[in-house]
Amino acid sequence: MNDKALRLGTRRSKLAMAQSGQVAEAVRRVTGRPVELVEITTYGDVSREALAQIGGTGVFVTALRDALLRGEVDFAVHSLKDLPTTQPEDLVLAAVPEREDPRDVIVARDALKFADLPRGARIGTGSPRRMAQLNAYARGHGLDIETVPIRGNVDTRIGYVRKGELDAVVLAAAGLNRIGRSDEVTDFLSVDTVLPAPGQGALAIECAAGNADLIAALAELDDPFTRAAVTAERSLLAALEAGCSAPVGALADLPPAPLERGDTQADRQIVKEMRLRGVVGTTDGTALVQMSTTGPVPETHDQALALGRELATEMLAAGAAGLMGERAH
Ligand SMILES: NCc1[nH]cc(CCC(=O)O)c1CC(=O)O
Repeated sequence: MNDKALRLGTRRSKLAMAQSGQVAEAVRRVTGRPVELVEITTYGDVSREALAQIGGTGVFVTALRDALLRGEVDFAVHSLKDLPTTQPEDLVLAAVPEREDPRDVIVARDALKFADLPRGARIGTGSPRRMAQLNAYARGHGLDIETVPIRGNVDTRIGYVRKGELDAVVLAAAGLNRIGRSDEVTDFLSVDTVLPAPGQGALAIECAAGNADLIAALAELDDPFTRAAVTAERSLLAALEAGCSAPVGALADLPPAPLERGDTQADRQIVKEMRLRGVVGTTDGTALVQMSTTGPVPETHDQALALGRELATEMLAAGAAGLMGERAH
């Protein structure tokens, strides 16, 4: 048996270290091999200013992928929502483990819930997707909030609230859970209000396409439902031709409970269905296209892609393209 250590390439941010550590443990379990973390410094880590200028999460991914392709590390763990939708031919997503809570949350001053934020509340988020949906919700419900663009890691973002500069900030539940700070969440945003980013809450374990033995071993960590869901979500994103920072939300999950839909338990057991919801809007929340489709749970990669494309076609017909502003690179 091969007991040589597997090298896991990771960024050194708190979130990356936490999720790499958690996956390392699972990989040890399924391969029986030790796993060592190899820290990779990315351009985005070195220079915040550079990141702001390049303006994408792609920079974080690229350095890890280069290390994989050079054979310096055996696998890498990514937040799926940070991965570009086109997969390089020489790299493989060997496993997509079961998804964590996909929701966005707020961390607000004085333990405030979203519904209890005062008039004129300032909510920090750098995400056009979050801005678009929060502003649209506020308009629809007569709320008076202001979304304030911010950047930075979790500490920096929560810091705006602690220092009293903002009333609340929006973050992903999964990220806070992984770094052990879920106790700072003051409210969960319903996905009916803010649809998460495609792939949010899910991780991807990536390795070189030539590493067949490792790919086979890591398959045990794959969760087929999560994989189908995130494939459909990312297919929607790709088909909308949106960039990684575009105001697109998507979530594939089980359809609502059978009684709410008026069908019977028997139907429910025979038909295993997946619902895909998508949203695109202008960041000011004045226009929003929000649609959903339901179909059989995809059993192949192509079926999952088709589900995403199908919803994208409907959303484009409803005017989605006009809301996305500048087309992605
Ligand atoms: N945008 C950065 C990012 N990429 C992945 C996560 C953590 C959540 C996840 O894995 O989906 C976060 C933080 C956040 O959005 O609050």
